[in-house]
Amino acid sequence: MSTNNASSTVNSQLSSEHRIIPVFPWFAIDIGGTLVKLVYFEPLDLTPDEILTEGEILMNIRHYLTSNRAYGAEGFRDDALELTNIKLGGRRGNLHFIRFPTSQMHNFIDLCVMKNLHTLTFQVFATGGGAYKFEQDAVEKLKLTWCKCDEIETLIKGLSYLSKLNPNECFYYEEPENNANLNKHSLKFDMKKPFLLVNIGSGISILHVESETKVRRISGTSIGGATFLGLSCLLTDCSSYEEAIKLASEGDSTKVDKLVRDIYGGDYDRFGLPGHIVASSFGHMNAPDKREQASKADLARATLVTVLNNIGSISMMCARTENVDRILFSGSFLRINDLSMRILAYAMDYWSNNEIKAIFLEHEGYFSAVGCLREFIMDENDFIATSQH
Ligand SMILES: Nc1ncnc2c1ncn2[C@@H]1O[C@H](COP(=O)(O)OP(=O)(O)O)[C@@H](O)[C@H]1O
Ligand SMILES: CC(C)(COP(=O)(O)O)[C@@H](O)C(=O)NCCC(=O)O
Repeated sequence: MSTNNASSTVNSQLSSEHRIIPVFPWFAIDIGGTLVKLVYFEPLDLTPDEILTEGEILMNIRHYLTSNRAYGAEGFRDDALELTNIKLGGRRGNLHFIRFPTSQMHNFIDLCVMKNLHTLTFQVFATGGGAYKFEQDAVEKLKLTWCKCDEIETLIKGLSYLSKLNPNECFYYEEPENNANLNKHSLKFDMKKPFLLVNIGSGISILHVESETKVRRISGTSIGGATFLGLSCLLTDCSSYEEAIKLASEGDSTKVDKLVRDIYGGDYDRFGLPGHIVASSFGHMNAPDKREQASKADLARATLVTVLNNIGSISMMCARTENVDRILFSGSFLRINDLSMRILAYAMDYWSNNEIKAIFLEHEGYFSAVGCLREFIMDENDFIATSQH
């Protein structure tokens, strides 16, 4: 570990001998439209000298972050995602994954001041739209060096890093429609072959990835994770993402949506549309008796299916246009959301005749934050002898 040079130069663009490994603490923060994702590297190999000079503030922060799983009412550490005993920037440690609502960002900055972080000199690596929006507040109050990175570039970097580091990072469902069987299989992901990356955050970005450095944003849609949550709150009076997902998992969308068979009495054979698919999302809801029969759970499920149908068909269209056979789905919308992953996987299998595969990721919404940390802290030997649970 070397200097505290307050440089916002992107380290990965420098040759290894010119790279500056920043002083601890190592944080990266992805400030999105809905959630802040924070990754924190907890060093396990501090030398006696480093321990002596670490100081009380840093030690307290390390202890506060790693010994709690909840921070106030709205901050959480996803301990199941923790990567233990990994190598980063030539150091050995644990990588922690923490999230809280973006609406709490100003309070978070005030909390950092309360914990005396503003008396330390260090760099924070920031990405996401909030890296721009909150820069002034963070820099003025915390007196730190705020190093910004683009969220799409860091997303790909994080994906590249974690898919190499963690053998279970990428997975697919063999038989997604069979809920009775987990059918979840890990796969070794080859980033050298082109693929589509669909990031389902507040909104959706669709990227064509040829390599870590060759990425195009080919499409997007505003009907994303925040649409699901916002409409669910409106229609069901639920007040959290967890509640919305639970309701959706208990509901029946066919009470709300008009299916092909509701219109044709069966399949529409001439153009290969089976009777069970949705002809019109929320299409039953103009009828008072149908509205009466639809429960909150049915409405939440129909909202989820509407958003997923839209994501599925845009993704499929993009995959066909770009001639790729793998679609990776990332973003916190897929957090605790096995239901959506199965629906997407089934739709991809069905509409592509099993030619296009949907692939999912264990660290869902954390890739940009991880990529941002990697942008500044990296070492050629980081992949040697790592382990995690
Ligand atoms: N605890 C949560 N609170 C709010 N939304 C959540 C939560 N967990 C998952 N989500 C879902 O994830 C989406 C945000 O995904 P994310 O990838 O973090 O996007 P962003 O970077 O825009 O914040 C939300 O719109 C919602 O659908
Ligand atoms: C603007 C965004 C890149 C921000 O990312 P997010 O915080 O949603 O992850 C994303 O919301 C998006 O791509 N929206 C869709 C815009 C469109 O193509 O219509």
